[in-house]
Amino acid sequence: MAQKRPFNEGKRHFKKNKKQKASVAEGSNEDVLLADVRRLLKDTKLAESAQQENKKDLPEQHSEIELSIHSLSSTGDGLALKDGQIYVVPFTAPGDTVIAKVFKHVPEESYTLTDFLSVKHPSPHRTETPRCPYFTQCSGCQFQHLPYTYQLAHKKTTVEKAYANFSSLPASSIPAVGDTIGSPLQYGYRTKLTPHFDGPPGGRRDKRQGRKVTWEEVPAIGFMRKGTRKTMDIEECPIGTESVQRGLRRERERVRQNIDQYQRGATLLLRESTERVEKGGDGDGEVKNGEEDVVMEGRGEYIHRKTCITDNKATSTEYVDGFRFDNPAGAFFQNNNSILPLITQYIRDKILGPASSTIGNSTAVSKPKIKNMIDAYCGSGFFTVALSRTFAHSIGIDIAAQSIASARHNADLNRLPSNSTTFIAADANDLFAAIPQNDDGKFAPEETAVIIDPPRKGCDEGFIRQLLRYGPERVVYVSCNVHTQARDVGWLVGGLEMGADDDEGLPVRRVEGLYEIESVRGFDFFPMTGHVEGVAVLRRKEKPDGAGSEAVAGVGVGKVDGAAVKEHNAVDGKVTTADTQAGASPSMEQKADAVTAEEASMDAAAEAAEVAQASR
Ligand SMILES: C[S@@+](CC[C@H](N)C(=O)[O-])C[C@H]1O[C@@H](n2cnc3c(N)ncnc32)[C@H](O)[C@@H]1O
Repeated sequence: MAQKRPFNEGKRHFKKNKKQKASVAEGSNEDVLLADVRRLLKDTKLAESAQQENKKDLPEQHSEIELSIHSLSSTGDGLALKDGQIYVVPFTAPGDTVIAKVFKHVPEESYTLTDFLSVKHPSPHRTETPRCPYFTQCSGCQFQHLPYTYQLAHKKTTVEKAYANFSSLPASSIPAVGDTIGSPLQYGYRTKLTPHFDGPPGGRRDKRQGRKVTWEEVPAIGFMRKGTRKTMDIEECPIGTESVQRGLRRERERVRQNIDQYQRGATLLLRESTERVEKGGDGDGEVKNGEEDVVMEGRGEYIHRKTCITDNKATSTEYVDGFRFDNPAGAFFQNNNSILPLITQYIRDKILGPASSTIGNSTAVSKPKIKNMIDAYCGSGFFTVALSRTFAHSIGIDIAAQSIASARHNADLNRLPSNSTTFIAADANDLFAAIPQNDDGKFAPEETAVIIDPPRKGCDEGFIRQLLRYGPERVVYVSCNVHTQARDVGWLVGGLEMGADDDEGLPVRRVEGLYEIESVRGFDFFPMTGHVEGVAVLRRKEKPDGAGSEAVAGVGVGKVDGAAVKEHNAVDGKVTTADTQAGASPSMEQKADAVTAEEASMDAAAEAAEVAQASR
């Protein structure tokens, strides 16, 4: 029987005032920090005492203060309590006494942001020697001073707090959060880095006046210095893979040699690409002349020859579970290859495994086997392809036409069985209109699992409402932002109120939830950083006899309404791609064509940037 989480107030962590509504994005670092600050104020009863404190007594900006770190926030920052105020100090550990410099007071919320200066008395948790010489200056990593088991345990509490603070669900609806699944590689795992350099001071003015931009010196090439908007020079980044690190050295040198050719600052792409060759076959063996940057890794019967690609439009190749994935190097692909086989296996087990546990008052009964998978926000088809052997039929959808082109190519490359896989370039909101109707039993909701892997901002309400109408047997929600994930899962479980201004123009009404959470846990896609990937597995609740959820009653799954659907076909092992035009309604593909993979993955890029370069 699933254990219940020990704490949960069953309501959102706070009501935002008007100003915050406008400025703090849901699930953003600031939103998450505020939730932690408020919880700590409440738990320590500081909120009341803070009101009695004279805020004029707050230390002056830029002054240095001594602080004892109480706990870690879900943003990865240490939180200290002093004189009715909470101080946020990066690069610390609970139990540390540190010296910090006051950066910014937020008096209305009783917290202060600071810069970390030094450790006066170290915490017993501070046992690790950071491998990166820039740790505590660069904004990329937060946890290199902490043992890995401690990082994983902290990320488990991050998931717990996300569901407590952001899901609006009662504790009884949330099972005990599972242990975080660790990354096989804790350093040397990132297959993509995007260092940058800024333009020369006055460069924009020179450009406006039609003058050639002049560089007095080679600029700093690297990532944001913590607490600033300035780029710091970074010569090595130990969370990058070996080939990416070699690429960094090479690109730094190339920019140094050619700086006069740049008219402004630029972002550099470093993306690992793998060529797989058979051991003992052609291409095996020594690194040849001119190939000094090739990194060779033995993988069973193969050698993986890894290089670093720097052209956004070139094709990068990765292998996961024996499947090959080709992608434009600048487009989104998961950045930690080492953990991907663990998540695909986990999802496979969860979807196909017995649904036998009891949650709340409802007991799961045995279900028909899941045969179909819908991969919402599929990108270049990672989950669709990697899980293809598990399902008879799959549909992947993504708003970026370029990603869908890659997804189809990847289905071809991996010779997926004929007609097993369909990819649609469209907004995920249009997905449900394109699900083949039930004539031949294909995509019956009780035989279908939906995988959701949206950008950081999560799903929108329209998507959730349609998902609730369709009512697939299983939903697996994968997210790089557990806070927006918790909000969306809260809607799927507890229902949501739809406004009068939604796409159907109907009055405000309640849409009931349909699911219970079977399991939720973190996967550590980003060791050494405060980020965690959340994986929530939901199953459809048993309906009481004769009862139908208000939201579901009378609403069927839309027929294929003319969406331009391209099916992947494989004939006699020879793979072709054919258009199957199913009618004549507004072309979702046309709409999606307007969105490039680069644009659509801006959130993904932003999140990568947040991981690698986050700054205040
Ligand atoms: C986190 S990535 C996941 C990609 C894929 N699941 C993978 O593992 O590689 C999020 C994807 O959502 C897509 N996306 C963003 N907004 C979308 C929308 N409204 N409808 C469909 N896809 C969207 C982006 O293009 C991006 O590929």
